[in-house]
Amino acid sequence: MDAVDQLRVEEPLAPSTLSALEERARARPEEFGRAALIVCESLVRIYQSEGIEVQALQGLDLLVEAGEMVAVVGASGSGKSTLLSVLSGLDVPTAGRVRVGPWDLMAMNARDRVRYRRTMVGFVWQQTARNLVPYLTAAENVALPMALAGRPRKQRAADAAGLLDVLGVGYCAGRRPAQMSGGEQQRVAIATALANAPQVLLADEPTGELDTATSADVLEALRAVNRDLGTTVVVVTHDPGVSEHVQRTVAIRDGRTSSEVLRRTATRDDGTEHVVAEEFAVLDRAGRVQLPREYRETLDLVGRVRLALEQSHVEVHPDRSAEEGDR
Ligand SMILES: Nc1ncnc2c1ncn2[C@@H]1O[C@H](COP(=O)(O)OP(=O)(O)OP(=O)(O)O)[C@@H](O)[C@H]1O
Repeated sequence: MDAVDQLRVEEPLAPSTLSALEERARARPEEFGRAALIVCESLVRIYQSEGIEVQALQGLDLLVEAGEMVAVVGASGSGKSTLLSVLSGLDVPTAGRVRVGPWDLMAMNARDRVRYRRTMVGFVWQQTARNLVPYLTAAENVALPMALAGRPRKQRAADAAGLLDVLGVGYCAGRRPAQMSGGEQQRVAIATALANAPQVLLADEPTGELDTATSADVLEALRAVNRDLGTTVVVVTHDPGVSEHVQRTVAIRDGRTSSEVLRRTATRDDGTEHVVAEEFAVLDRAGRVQLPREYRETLDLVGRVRLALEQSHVEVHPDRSAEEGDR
């Protein structure tokens, strides 16, 4: 009898332990982000271009709750647009899991994809020309997706007028895109994206072609949509100033979520309120965290670091063992 068999004979599992183990084996592990509206888990998107492989998303995790407004920021090439293309149903990731509401975006066929894009999500792109049909008026642009969804003509006109009013551009109803300013066009584009009352509004650099003041107006319009209509909004931008307009800003670095800024209202001792913005690093599903480059450079953290578990925090120390060995 070898050691393992001896152990089995001498220490049989108590029935209670056995049933607990069986129960644990039967229970499915809790699904990541079960309660979230948008779930991206370990998303990978690899592009092949002229024989070269580009990893646009490298294991990105992101959860967005229903009713949230989230800004996604990051340097050029960090993977923001790729993420939005995936969420809009235009692109399929190479690996990982992505769910929006009841829709599993990895498993949709072409028909599902059309239905998903028509009913679940609305989009606003940076180029105003991509958002609106140039020879239709603002009201006709907003009514167009309603017609595609089969809404009766009379109702379309009333609903389009209502949406333009919500976005503060009711006065543009009879104008074509060329007769409106960039900011007005983007507000009409938001109204058009909301035509079929999607649960999620996706906006890719919606202020990219606008000046600072107009950009702020358009971001405020998105915030109003989120607050008043309850639409979940994900807005991608490389303008870090966007975090002043949203409660949650997620930064993407090298195809992964790296940090988040959360804004909340706090009350001072004298009772007055002020906004506090706190930056957090993001711990991914595998427990990885990206240390900001400034921290790494200041302490010369390269290759290996020492971790120390303290009662309330974890310390990261440079590895000085090589230098100590020299002494
Ligand atoms: N269709 C494609 N074919 C090949 N490579 C691509 C394709 N689309 C994106 N990439 C590459 O994937 C990476 C991420 O691109 P993406 O457009 O998602 O970044 P981004 O953060 O939106 O950048 P920007 O702010 O400049 O729009 C980049 O290196 C880009 O060159």
